Amino acid sequence: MLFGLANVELPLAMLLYHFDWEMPNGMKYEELDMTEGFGATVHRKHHLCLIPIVNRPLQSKELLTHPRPQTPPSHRQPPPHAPRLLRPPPPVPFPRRPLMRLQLGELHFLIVSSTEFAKEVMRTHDTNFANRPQMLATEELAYDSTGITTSPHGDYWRHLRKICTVELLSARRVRSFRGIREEESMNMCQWIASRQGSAVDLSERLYMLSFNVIVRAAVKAKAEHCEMMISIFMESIKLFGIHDGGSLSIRQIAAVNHRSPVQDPSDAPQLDEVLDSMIEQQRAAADDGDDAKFEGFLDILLKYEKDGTLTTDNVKAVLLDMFFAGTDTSTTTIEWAMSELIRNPSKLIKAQQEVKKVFDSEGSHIDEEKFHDLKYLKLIIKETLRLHPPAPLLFPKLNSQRCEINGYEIPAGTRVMVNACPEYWNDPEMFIPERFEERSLDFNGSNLEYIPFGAGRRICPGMLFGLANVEHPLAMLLYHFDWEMPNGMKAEELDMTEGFGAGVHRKHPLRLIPIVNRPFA
Ligand code: HEM
Repeated sequence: MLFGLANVELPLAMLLYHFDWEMPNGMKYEELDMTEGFGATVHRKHHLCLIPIVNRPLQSKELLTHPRPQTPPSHRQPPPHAPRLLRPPPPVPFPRRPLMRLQLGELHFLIVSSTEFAKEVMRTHDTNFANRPQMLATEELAYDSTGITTSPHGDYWRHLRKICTVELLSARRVRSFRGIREEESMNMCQWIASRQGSAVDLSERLYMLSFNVIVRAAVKAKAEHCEMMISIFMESIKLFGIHDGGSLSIRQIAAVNHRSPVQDPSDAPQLDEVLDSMIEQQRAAADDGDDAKFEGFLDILLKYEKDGTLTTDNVKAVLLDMFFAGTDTSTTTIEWAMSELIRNPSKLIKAQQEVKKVFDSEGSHIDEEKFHDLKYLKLIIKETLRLHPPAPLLFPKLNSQRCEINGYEIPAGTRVMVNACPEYWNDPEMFIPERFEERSLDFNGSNLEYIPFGAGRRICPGMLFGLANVEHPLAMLLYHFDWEMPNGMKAEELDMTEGFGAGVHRKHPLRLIPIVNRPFA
């Protein structure tokens, strides 16, 4: 009894002392499912998944990073699938945690937070770690994980990846979408200008912008499809944020999210139906020889369906990749860039002066040809992606075979997350675009200290498209408008709390008051 109570008291006290706890998916506390499971002892039926917020930081001896020195490795029997220490690494000063193992239920995770270990995962053992974990969410929503993002490493993935880099997202193709970017950014700015002087929900408009650009690059979609898909996607993206990995079914996940259209098929058309209808329309348009000059993602993918190397489901899975991987990432980058600029007025002014200098002489036309002159804007985007990488742990990787990293044994099937900000920078929490003047790090993953697009085989193939989708609207927002905080708030009062989900959004939408500075031509 005494031993049992002691074993309860200490961990419980620590959980209560060190953390605040929130429910996932914005659920209320009273909605927590309390069903009991069946077994020798009465467990909870479903795992208890909560969001921890560190309230009192942990001391170094409590970290899981390394084996505790006082316990000789030979006395400890690691569970059969746990990474086993073969050779103790040199001591690392607190608070750096280069390697951290987590066990959630039956699943093993490895969090890599140093360039040294990231190099092992994404260079030395790149092929081995180029797999993706198969999750129920991706199996059910992403056509048995047959998209580029979700498919296992192998010949099928290589085929998709080639289609992606050579055709869908090549530099030539990204340039061909320039008209779409210009039109959609202009629509957004005109909408904002029409609300001059009152607070606008910039986050929502940015999301719509990114989504419209990707949908128009993909298909000749009708407006009502866009709206319907936006709401379905926004719900689905939340589901992808749950790394349940195997214990919950998608219906259970959907049930958690009460507003999810996936929950009740009668509520809204399913994603699959919308995609089917898009494909049908595209086929019909192709038969009519409609808009033959424009070649979007779906035109290209349907060619592969016709030659038999992709099925219709494969086509839908790749389309979903474009929508999921392409919208949230660009939106959050612009959202955080604007937030940081608002909080740092001197940097906002500097950025505005630069865009005005470049485009005033162009008759106010924000022309992408001139973007190489926007040196400071590019630094702002780099710094935003450092401070707020949309995928801070990249996408989860999985090793096909057992391997050894710096003395640790990593069993096959471990889920590996690589921290996109592994090293400590000077003043890491500060927004200092100028830091990249001194250190010219590029986005292609060659330097593992800076990897907002990942690195190695699975590096983001949409980098060029993503950056173009960020640069253009950001330049327009800075050129045409001055910005004020609502309700007389001061810039430093802007809430910068991060939300919970697949990509790291702002927790609360960015609401700002636009004042037109340069009218539209
Ligand atoms: C600012 C914009 C973007 C950022 C920061 C970003 C970031 C990332 C990251 C971190 C990964 C995971 C890499 C890894 O696991 O090592 C990734 C993968 C991917 N991204 Fe992006 N991305 C962006 C835009 C886009 C766009 C616009 C598209 C396409 C329309 C796209 C398509 C993909 C795909 C298909 C993958 C999966 C690649 C694979 O598994 O082989 N991304 N992206």
